[in-house]
Amino acid sequence: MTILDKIVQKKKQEVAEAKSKVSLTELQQYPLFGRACYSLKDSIFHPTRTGIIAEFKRASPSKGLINGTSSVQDVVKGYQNAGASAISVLTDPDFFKGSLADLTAAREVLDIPLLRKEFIVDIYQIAEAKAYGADIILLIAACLPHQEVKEFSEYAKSLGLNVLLEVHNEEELQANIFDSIDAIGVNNRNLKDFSVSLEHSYDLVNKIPKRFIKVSESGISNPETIKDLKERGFNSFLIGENFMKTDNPAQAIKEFVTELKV
Ligand SMILES: O=C(O)c1ccccc1NCC(=O)[C@H](O)[C@H](O)COP(=O)(O)O
Repeated sequence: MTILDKIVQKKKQEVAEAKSKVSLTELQQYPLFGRACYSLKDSIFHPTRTGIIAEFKRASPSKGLINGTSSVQDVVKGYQNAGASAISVLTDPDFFKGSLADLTAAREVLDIPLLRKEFIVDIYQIAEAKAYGADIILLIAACLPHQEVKEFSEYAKSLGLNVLLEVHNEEELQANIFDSIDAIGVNNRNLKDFSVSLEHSYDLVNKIPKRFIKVSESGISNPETIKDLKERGFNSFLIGENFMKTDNPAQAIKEFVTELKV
């Protein structure tokens, strides 16, 4: 069994437990459920922003503990102030030490789009994302049959959420091109063996139809890489560990963005 299989299995149990405590109808009564979402596209292409989706990531299956001390609100405020176009917050408790409470804490201090970074296997989690303050959900092609990518993305759009589809190869990309998707992310990390290579982004960028926001995800650690990815056609860059592994992620992104502008 791969780590991804284990995560998906655990996720299904977690969703069943959550549903037994709070119904979908009850989630729809949460105060944040009815709010209007920020547009990912507007923020990615905003002239004063960088296209970076900066991630709050305490731990990961590939690296173990990355940062056990930084406060979610301090970090995401720093990311926003440095020019991030959107913020990603991991909500998985078991493998990434995240939570829905982190998501809402981030929402409270942000006025840019917020991604619930999660392994979505059930539409319940999409309603949860909205109810806890997200503007964007992630659908991972490796975790879902394409009919569910279509159904889940259409449900998310009906709630006003932005949808980021994550792919790792051409097969996943071609099987999942739907109008209800806003952005396509190429994950440079192989979620089965954790190897990271930017070649995945290079290979797929020209195969993504023009109407989608193009995001390169994982393993980005210097501004030169962003300049190169931009020249190749990417609009956005998901970065977590490079900032979170430092003592001061907010300062780390500030210095990164200063170098990016040179
Ligand atoms: O990061 C992992 O080890 C990981 C393992 C299994 C599934 C997903 C995983 N990460 C999720 C991500 O996609 C990254 O957090 C995100 O793209 C940022 O990557 P990085 O900048 O390399 O932290």
